[in-house]
Formats: sequence, structure tokens, C-alpha cells
Amino acid sequence: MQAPHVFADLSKNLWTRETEALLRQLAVESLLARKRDAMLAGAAINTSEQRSAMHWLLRTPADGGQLAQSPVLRSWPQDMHSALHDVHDTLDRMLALADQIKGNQQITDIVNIGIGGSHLGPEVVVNALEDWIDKDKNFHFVSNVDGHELGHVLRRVKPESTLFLIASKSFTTAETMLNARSARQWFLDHGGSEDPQAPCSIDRHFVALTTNTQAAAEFGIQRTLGFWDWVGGRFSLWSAIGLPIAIAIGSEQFRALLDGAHAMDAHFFTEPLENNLPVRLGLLDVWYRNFCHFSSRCIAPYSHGLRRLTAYLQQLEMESNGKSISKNGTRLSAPTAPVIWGEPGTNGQHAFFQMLHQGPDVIPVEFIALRDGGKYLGEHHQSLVVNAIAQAQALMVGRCGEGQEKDCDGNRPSSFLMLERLDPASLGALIALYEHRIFVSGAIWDINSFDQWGVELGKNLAKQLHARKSHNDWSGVDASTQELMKRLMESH
Ligand SMILES: O=P(O)(O)OC[C@H]1O[C@H](O)[C@H](O)[C@@H](O)[C@@H]1O
Repeated sequence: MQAPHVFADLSKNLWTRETEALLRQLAVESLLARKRDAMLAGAAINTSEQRSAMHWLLRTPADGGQLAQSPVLRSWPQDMHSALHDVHDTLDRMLALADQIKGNQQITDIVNIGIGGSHLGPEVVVNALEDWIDKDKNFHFVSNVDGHELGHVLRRVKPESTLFLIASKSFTTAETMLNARSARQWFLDHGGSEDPQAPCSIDRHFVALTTNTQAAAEFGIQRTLGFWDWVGGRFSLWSAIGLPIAIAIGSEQFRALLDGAHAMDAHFFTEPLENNLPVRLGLLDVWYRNFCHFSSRCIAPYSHGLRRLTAYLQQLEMESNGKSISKNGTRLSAPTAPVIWGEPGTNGQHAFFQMLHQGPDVIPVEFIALRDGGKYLGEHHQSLVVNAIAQAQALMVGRCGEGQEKDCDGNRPSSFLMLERLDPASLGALIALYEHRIFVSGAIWDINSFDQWGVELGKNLAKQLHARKSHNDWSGVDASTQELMKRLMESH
């Protein structure tokens, strides 16, 4: 089927028309349409944090665009109109800043410091759109608290020609804060200044992207672009967190990225369930996970530009739907998000595809390819996509009669998504497709796809271990953790 900017061939999946009709019935019984409308109405669907989930508003045109005639929009309360107004105010300011930085020839290096949702989205988009980027700027993404990553970048840049973007929704994430402090110290140690009047000042060379503008100011960054707590971290590339993207491709193309996502939003919010690609894919995910008991899904982008897409989708899907408790607090009896994994093609073919063809587990595969490969070596592109099509065919038809070890069962499912080309609008639509698809399966499972309390546990324990380390106090700590901590301290 054709959805905005994305063609989807779902014909190699293990379902029939009847299966899909029954799944749609399940969607009706799970109140999917009502839940979708609640999101569009700005209801607090992130119940554990009492927040709405309105990342789609970040790409809604000021006049409502393709959603203007939607009955939900037409009955929006005033505060939704105000929120949309604020979105466009901030977007205009952000894009003006982006164009100014883009045109500033003195700035040759942009260093984005952030992790999770404040890193993966911008990284995947900047990588994907490298053909749209002026060659006079280098983009660096630092996320890991491992000092090797920041050190590697700092060895290659100079304070006077570098702009640091400190990206953190909360402005409290330990890794980002440590990386930001180290970058700041390096900047001051190498000729930068705290004096706002100085030519190489923190004011000119640091920008914070955050909802916590106060913490950014306390850190010493005055130039801040804000956003709102109703933008989940993993859905935030459309907000101020997208500044590195906007610097890379410019305001006009950033707007094209938003427009592509908006076209998919309108498709999702208004098309009937049977013609709605995010709904069809979300239902397919439920079918495979709960009825066929497939526990993972392989994502294989046949595009070097999309080489980081799987990492991005891992956070999007597994952080959103890796839950075992329903919205009303009961433990679910059925499993939720599968393991998402994969590598770009054709590399994956020469590594793990063997298991996809002959391994004991059936693993649905998602091929993502471009019809038009752009300006590089057309022959390579044809070879790339033919490989993807051949792999999907091989998984389906298998092989028999050549001796048991050579035989492949076949009947292994795959979906094939094809973009016309890798441009901002198509990429925006593709990412929005995944956001909504995940919403659909989350709605069927009746989980809150917008919180991530499991992540908090690890963060808290890391903080406690740090504190205990300074007092060398291990009372009440389990033996395994104690031993590892003692070993770490001994080596110092
Ligand atoms: O943007 P920040 O507040 O620094 O958060 C960065 C990341 O932190 C945690 O890992 C959360 O699980 C992610 O959802 C979030 O994207």
C-alpha cells in the first residue's frame, strides 16, 4: 500500500485478509480510535507522569494543515491553540538561530552532547541527510560517558571554531552533565572565556536545548532553546533537540522534514483502520508477538544513510513498549515489545542472515530501501536494492531438494518499506510512521508508551554507588555488586 512518502509491501507476512480483519476487531475492542483521538486532543495519556504526548504537534502547521478539518482539532480547547502558537514561536526562533549558525563560516564544528532521545534522533537524521549538508561544517555526536568519545572529538576541534550544543530534556542526566562539564573545562583551558564580551566566550560557543532552562542557566549557559514536558525524549527530534539537524540542512529543509512527518500524522489520525499504515503495522506487531510468539524483529535498512536507524528505533520501540504493567496497574499476561535489532544491508547478509534463513526461530524482518539512491554510483544502488528484494524472496520461498543441510524452510515473514528517495520529507514520514505504529501496539496492550520507569532504577542505583564509593560504605549492598565495586576501586 502507499502511505505518504512510504510504499509498503506487506504481502510476504504470515497473515490473511481474515487475520487482519480479526486484528482490526481487536483494535476496535481495545478502543484504539478513541485512544488515538485522546492523543490528538492533548489528553494526559502519559498517566504515570500526568502529561500529554504531543510530539505530533511540533510538526502541525500553524493553521492545522492537513488536520485542520479533523473534528478533534475543531473542538480543541484554547490551551491547545496556545500550545500550537508557542510551538511555532519557538520553531521560528530556532530556525533563525540555525540559519545564522549555518551561515557563520567561523563555526566549522558542531558538537552535540546528549544521550538517548537527545542524541539518537539528531544523529540518525544528520547521517541520513548528509547529501543535504554544506561541506564546510562537521557534526559530532557525543553521548557515552566514556571519556574516549568526548576526548576523540576534542582532539579534532578548536574552541574558536566550535559550537557546543548541550542537549538534555531534563538537564540532569548524569552522562550528559559530566560530558558538558568536561567540554566547558576544555573550552576554558584552551583559550575560551567566561566573559560574555570576549570573542571566544561560553555565551557564543554553548547553546542549551532543554525544558529545564533554569538548570542550564545555573550551569552557565545563557543561550537556551526550550521545549515542553509533553515532548517525550525519544520523540523530541522535532523540537529544539533538532537544532543540530536544522543547522545541518537549514530552515527550509527542516520544515520539509516536519511536513513529511505531518503528512504521516494526518494519514494516521484520519484514515480508516484498514488503509492506515501505522495501524496495519502495529496490528502486525501484535499478531507476531502475541499470536505467533515471535520474540524479536530484525530491521535491515538497505541504505548507508540509514545506518543508525535501527539504534534509534530500538529506543523508540523498546523504551516505549518494553512494559509488563497495564495502564490500570495490573500485570499483563501477554508479552509486549519484541527485541528490535539489526544492521544495514548488505552487511547484515554476510553476518547474521544465516540465522534468519535457517535458524530455529522465525524472526520477522523489515527491509527498508530507497527507490532512487541519489547521486552516488547508480550501479551500486541497483545492486543494493536487488539484494534486499532477493533476501525477502529467499526468506519467503526457501529452498528444498538440495540436501538437508542446504534446504531452507522458507515461509519466513518480512515487510518491505520503500521510500522514493532519502530526502527530509520522506525521512520525516518514515520516522512518524514508526512513532504511530508503536502507539498502536501500545494501545492494544493497554500500556503507557510514554514513560520509562525502568531506566530510572539504573540511574538511581548508579548515583547511590557513587555516593557509597566516596564513603567506602557497602552495608546492605549485595555481595556481587560489592565485589565488583571493590575491584574497581582497587585498580585506582
Ligand atoms: O534528555 P535527557 O533528559 O538528558 O534524557 C536522555 C535520556 O535519558 C534516559 O535514558 C531516558 O530513558 C531517555 O528517554 C532519555 O531520552
